[in-house]
Amino acid sequence: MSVLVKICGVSSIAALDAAAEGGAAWVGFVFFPPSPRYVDARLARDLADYARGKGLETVGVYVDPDDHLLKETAVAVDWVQLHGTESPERAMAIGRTFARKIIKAIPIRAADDIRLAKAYEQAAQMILFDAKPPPGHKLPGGNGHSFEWSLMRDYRSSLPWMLSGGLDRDNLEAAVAASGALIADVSSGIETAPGVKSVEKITDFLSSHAN
Ligand SMILES: O=C(O)c1ccccc1N[C@@H]1O[C@H](COP(=O)(O)O)[C@@H](O)[C@H]1O
Repeated sequence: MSVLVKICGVSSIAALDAAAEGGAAWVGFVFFPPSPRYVDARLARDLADYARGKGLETVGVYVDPDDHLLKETAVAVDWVQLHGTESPERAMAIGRTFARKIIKAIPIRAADDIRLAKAYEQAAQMILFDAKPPPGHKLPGGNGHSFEWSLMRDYRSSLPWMLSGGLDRDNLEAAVAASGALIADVSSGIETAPGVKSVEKITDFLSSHAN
């Protein structure tokens, strides 16, 4: 089975070209300063304009953002991905205030963690299930950690959902088969070093099991 793909943590035109040519549906820009994938508002606007011209939808990745950051950056993207501890009320307020579609990231370690997604059914338009980082880790995502994919096997929701966390070209097929995911999100698995996207790895990922 093939999947739709979001290529996340993009900061170069070369990576956007590889994503578009390989058939990705979304590209993501990280607006979290501690991340090696951080892009500022001006670069994000330029990259997002280019991405739209290539037919890609754009996603801004945030961790508990304030309204100032959102005002500066959300204008550049079609979707706001919330990767922090945003409540359903806060997620809904962001969607309404900035007129953007919301992806809420839900961190998963065990089966019980999946239940939190239900609380966001009115506030978000898509759910992203990512591996819960180890305690004390400085990034809530983009760590290349996977969770037990089969936990998603019986998950049903009115919202579309993405599988994320530690995906790469070698495990995408197994992850999709075990989880039943229709959408996959990848960041560190298509890099040569933290924050350095590889055109070759993006192309390989997209040709391995996507589209
Ligand atoms: O990529 C980052 O640096 C990042 C920072 C803060 C929040 C989320 C971040 N990335 C997201 O993490 C997942 C999984 O990434 P990976 O494939 O395991 O590296 C993905 O949704 C990214 O959008």
